[in-house]
Amino acid sequence: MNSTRARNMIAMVQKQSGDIVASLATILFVWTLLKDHFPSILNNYIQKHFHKLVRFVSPYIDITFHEHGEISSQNEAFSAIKSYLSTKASSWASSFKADFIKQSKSLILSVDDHEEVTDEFCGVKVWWVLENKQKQSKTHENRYFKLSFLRRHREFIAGSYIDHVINEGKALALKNRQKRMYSNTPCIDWNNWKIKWNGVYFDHPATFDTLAMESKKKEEIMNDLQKFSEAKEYYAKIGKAWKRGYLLYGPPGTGKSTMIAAMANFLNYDIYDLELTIVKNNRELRSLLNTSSKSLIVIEDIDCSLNLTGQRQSKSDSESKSSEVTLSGLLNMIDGLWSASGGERIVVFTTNHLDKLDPALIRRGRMDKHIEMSYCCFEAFKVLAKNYLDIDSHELFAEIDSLLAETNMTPADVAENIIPKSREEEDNIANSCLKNLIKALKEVKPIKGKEEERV
Ligand SMILES: Nc1ncnc2c1ncn2[C@@H]1O[C@H](COP(=O)(O)OP(=O)(O)OP(=O)(O)O)[C@@H](O)[C@H]1O
Ligand SMILES: [Mg+2]
Repeated sequence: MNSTRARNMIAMVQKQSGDIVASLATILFVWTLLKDHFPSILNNYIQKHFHKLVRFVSPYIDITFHEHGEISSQNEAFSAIKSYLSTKASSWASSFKADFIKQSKSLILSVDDHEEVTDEFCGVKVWWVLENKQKQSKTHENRYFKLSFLRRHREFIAGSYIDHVINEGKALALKNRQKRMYSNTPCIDWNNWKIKWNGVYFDHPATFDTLAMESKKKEEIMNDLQKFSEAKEYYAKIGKAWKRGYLLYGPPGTGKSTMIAAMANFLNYDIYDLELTIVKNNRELRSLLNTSSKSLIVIEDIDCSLNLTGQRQSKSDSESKSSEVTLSGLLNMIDGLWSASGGERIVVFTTNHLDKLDPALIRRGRMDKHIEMSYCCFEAFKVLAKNYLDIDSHELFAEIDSLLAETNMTPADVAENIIPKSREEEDNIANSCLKNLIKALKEVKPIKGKEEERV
């Protein structure tokens, strides 16, 4: 034991004012200074018995939480404690490790090794320290958190305090985690081709604020998502798996993919982008069930992905495709996804052709909410004008309003027309971009029945 540890121990023991304990600690300190002058056998003998004595009279209890253990929940507890202490470390410790989490745009401080952190919960004081014992092989670190508290608080700590730390820590870790976007990719495993999820950090800027859509519709979707994410107990009560299916349909460029990114950012979920055409068969599809909890599983352009016409699929059709995934295989996969684990899952399909999809695929219960993504209306245009030109109003808005009412232009085309293309005078940018849009809108064929309204 080095002299720093001995001093720590004295400091710790003096927290309880017992005279005997303080004296023992002083003896330990003196012992640390003198121990080199004793033969090693005597040295070990004295140390062993001294520790026993200290444990016996100490008013404190220690609990350790190891980073690596046989049970996976042990590791989870370690991570949760680490997150929890990162909030406490800022006020107490003097040495930190820093991580920059891009998405939360903040610096996360965690306790450094051997740094003591004091915490107080319901008036009870506890002390945490992160220890790091090297194993004999010296290749593995053996890190653990040691929690010390007064013996008389034992029940309170084991009951309420540890629960509080783990729950708070998990919630914090979730808030600060970096979302990922996974796609299924073929890879070689033991000389066999396999398909696996491959993830990268997800950093799409789309949010519901920047999504061009009528505000009423947008709010309805946000409420639906919010209600779903908070309904764990409700789903358990009614005996349903905690899942929800969304079908986004509409012409190209109306914001279906943008909406998916906004949903992931809103809920802080990972995205699993399932490319069905490279999945060989139903067995391979089932192997992709292992998505994490809190995830959005997305199948884009489902009508183009496969010939998903179920029993109606002719043999020659299936032979001409490289993928043998069938409609029933896909339905089983989706239904299996629900029962595979307890976490919440959202499945999103997108399509440009609602009428081409088999009703079984999109029936309520599988796809609970059908959302039409449509051409740009004036309200949606105002969101784009704010995003791209940072304006809330303009004298040309009235003309744009009436032109949008009689034409079908997608938000993607509107955005393309109002995006500043040259470095003109600041004041003129909005004006010239809006004029570009008016010109483009006039060139688009009016919607049937609205022709005569246009001069
Ligand atoms: N509703 C919208 N709100 C904001 N931006 C949009 C919207 N719709 C389209 N855009 C803009 O247009 C681009 C294309 O949109 P997006 O990829 O989301 O369309 P999509 O409906 O998924 O099209 P596709 O059917 O071809 O996949 C986006 O990068 C975005 O900049
Ligand atoms: Mg898309």
